[in-house]
Amino acid sequence: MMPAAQNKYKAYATVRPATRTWPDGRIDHPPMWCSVDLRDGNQALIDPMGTDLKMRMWTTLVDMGFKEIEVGFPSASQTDFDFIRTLIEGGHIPDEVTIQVLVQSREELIRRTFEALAGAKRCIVHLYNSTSEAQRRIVFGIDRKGCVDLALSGVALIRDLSAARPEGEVTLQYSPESFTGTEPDFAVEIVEAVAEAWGASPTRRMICNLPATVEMSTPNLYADVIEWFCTTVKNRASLIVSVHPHNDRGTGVAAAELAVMAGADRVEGTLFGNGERTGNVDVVTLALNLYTQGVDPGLDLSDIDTVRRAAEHCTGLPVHPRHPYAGDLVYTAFSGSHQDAIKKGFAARKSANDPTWEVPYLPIDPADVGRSYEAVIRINSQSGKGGIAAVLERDHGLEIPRPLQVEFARIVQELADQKGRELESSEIMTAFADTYFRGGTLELVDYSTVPVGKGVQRALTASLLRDGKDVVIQGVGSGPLDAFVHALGKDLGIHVKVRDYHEHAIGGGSEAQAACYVQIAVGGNAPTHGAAVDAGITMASLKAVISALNRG
Ligand SMILES: CC(=O)SCCNC(=O)CCNC(=O)[C@H](O)C(C)(C)COP(=O)(O)OP(=O)(O)OC[C@H]1O[C@@H](n2cnc3c(N)ncnc32)[C@H](O)[C@@H]1OP(=O)(O)O
Ligand SMILES: CC(C)C(=O)C(=O)O
Ligand SMILES: [Mg+2]
Repeated sequence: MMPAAQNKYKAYATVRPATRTWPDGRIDHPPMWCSVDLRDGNQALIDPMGTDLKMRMWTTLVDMGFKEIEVGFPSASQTDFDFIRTLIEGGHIPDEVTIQVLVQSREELIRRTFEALAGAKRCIVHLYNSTSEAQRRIVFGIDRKGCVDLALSGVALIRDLSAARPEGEVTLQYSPESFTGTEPDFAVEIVEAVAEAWGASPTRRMICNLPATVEMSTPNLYADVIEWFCTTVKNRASLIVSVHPHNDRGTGVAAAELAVMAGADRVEGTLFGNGERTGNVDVVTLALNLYTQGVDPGLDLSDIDTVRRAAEHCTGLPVHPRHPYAGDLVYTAFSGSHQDAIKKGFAARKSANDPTWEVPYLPIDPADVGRSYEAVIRINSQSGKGGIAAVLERDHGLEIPRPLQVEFARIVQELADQKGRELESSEIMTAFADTYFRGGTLELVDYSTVPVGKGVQRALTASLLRDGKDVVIQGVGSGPLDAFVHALGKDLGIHVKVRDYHEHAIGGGSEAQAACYVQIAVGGNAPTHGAAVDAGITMASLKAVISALNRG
């Protein structure tokens, strides 16, 4: 038994904005994005990235279109320091990208940080100190004033070092770390003090980052406190309000979205949510959530697998198969009704002249992120006729008619149950061929037809093998198939009724083939299906009848 919750944990303290407007908000433009993969993501890794991996991550982030990238904590690690030097000295920072570095409010660390930044045209120095009641008491042993003084000592030094930089001023970012455990009025007090000490103004905005260092509440309460902060803090216009959600409760994405609705201008996060403990908020999900609402996210995810491979390589951590937008299984339907609806959705798209995406069960067109339709439908014992037919059509060009779909689905389900696993497309095709392209007692060797008189009647002569012996049959009918059926009845005593007939071409040009599907009844027997593929349509139709008879 777990200890009684009420004796051990207390509910999150809430603050209610005077007017709560965020629930009516819509996000109609992307926030400013800042990647913290190379800092928060990196500091949480079992094996932090070395220079090569950092460079791969950097290139990936730049290629995706991030304009602000936190590149490390240069005063804490020589690797971070050296990497930042490489970026600056190697000319790897595009003009439109600003690097950001993290530092504590400690003199020697701030001085070292500025050494790392020498030569950088534009940069953001990110100063933090923890402001929560618990950390003030437990970790720092200081009161509110001591906490403000700690922040201000850092700001004063950054201001002086920044003014002395020949390359130009830096942007200050200040984080009241553990904001979610900080009394909201104190967060406002310390941010106002920092902004004033820095000289923030509407033309020299300071980034005020409000981290859910630990995610401690439902996202609506985070949104409440963000809205309250934004409407309470003095000189809001002098601040870029940024959020930095972590994912301890599994609601980091929702928290970020509601925070933006509540007034945040900027979001810090990582690719696929790598980061401390349960991770930082996942910027890939945030960006594609926007995209699927018709909002250009400002980040390029047109080749999500390349981004994913880079992230997996750099972090050494796999992306979960069910991860939104990127997981191996997220564009796959195994279950019958989903497959059926997806197949119909794709078919409707083909015939409609409207680019709007409307395929059931697929919130995004896989092609938009560089994923293919190929993997969308996979077959196991939960699959139905629609999905099975879709696989036969997609991979083998067979457009099997509905009554045949119904019958074949039962065969595939039995096979999947018997194997106890997913079936490969080739196994489905083999099962189809074994069942419906059936050899046996009868084999069609050849046929010829000639017109009869001046009408539409045709006379057909067919050579067959019956139990290995040559037989020739002849008949007349309204077309070759009808003539063949008459010949079977007249010469072999096999009285066939064609109940259903479908044909289509597979491919085009000189390579084109014909597929034919029939359902026949012989005497009072239950109807059977047969199918055949051949270079010519008449041969395919006669062979399909023979297949059905052989199944008989
Ligand atoms: C929420 C976040 O992600 S914050 C970022 C955290 N990232 C990291 O810590 C990764 C890199 N950090 C490091 O390599 C090391 O912690 C260093 C180099 C920064 C500091 O190293 P050290 O001083 O040797 O060790 P340590 O981290 O244990 O020091 C903690 C001291 O800094 C103080 N401190 C912690 N944060 C801050 C801060 N933001 N501003 C000022 N002082 C701080 C602590 O109160 C403690 O003080 P004490 O020594 O008087 O008890
Ligand atoms: C340094 C800060 C912004 C941080 O990473 C956090 O609070 O989670
Ligand atoms: Mg963090």
